[in-house]
Amino acid sequence: MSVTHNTAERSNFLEIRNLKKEYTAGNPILKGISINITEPGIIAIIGPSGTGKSTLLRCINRLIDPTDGQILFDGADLCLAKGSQLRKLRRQVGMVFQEYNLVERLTVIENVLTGRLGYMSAWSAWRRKFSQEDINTAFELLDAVGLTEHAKKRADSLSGGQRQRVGIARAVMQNPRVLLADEPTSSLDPKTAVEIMELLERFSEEKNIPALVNIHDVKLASRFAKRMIGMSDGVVVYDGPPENITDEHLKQIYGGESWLV
Ligand SMILES: Nc1ncnc2c1ncn2[C@@H]1O[C@H](COP(=O)(O)OP(=O)(O)OP(=O)(O)O)[C@@H](O)[C@H]1O
Repeated sequence: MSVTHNTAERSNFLEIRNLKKEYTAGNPILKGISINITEPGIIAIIGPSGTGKSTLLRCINRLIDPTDGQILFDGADLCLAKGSQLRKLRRQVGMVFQEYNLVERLTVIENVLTGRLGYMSAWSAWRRKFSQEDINTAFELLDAVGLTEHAKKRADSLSGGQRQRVGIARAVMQNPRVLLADEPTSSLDPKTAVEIMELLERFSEEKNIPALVNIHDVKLASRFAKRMIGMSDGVVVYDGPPENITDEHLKQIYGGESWLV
């Protein structure tokens, strides 16, 4: 797909202001997150289990509704968007999941094409009537992730690493302005995990878009991220380049030190 996005047009294009989320009243999970994202490349979000990393990504694509705060996407508040405006904003946010979330009974190429559903009329989407341009783009993306020969296979016949490649191709098929990846490597072996991070890095650079990646492996995160956001207990405690993260920061993020080598 030849479309790249112009950073100059998008200064401050994703700004999260004082975001709060409570699943149950009086028990805040996100306690006022403020992050401003303008740059392309991988931004890794690290932090212990249960600190709210997935909750943050799910708020950004409105899979869940925040309790308070603002998520400004090109100046429009995603938290207030409804109906067709929400649909338009959402299709610009490509999501990659830990467990891939493919439609198992569909073929690989059909899964990639589902990335276009948000752009189609309800009637065309229902009939899965994709344009020739979309079909060509899907094959190009499949080639880019190294799965051309698997195009006609059912998604459930692929390995985990191959499925995640399909998940990434589907997200990029949306022509997103931001990629969100929720622990995209957690179910994969170390070598495949690196390959998946390489793909996310490549697409975020080629398309000139940011990729927010929740990730547990701090070493892997530091290798690929231009910026690291460390969360602890629902707040941001580190926001900066990976090379500036110290053991003190890591202790503050994860607590204790027995796990540090
Ligand atoms: N739908 C929900 N209803 C109620 N509580 C939830 C829901 N989803 C998440 N939580 C709670 O919110 C807290 C944060 O969960 P979240 O999944 O955002 O954390 P995380 O940092 O992504 O953790 P992990 O790294 O283990 O995935 C946890 O205590 C979790 O139990």
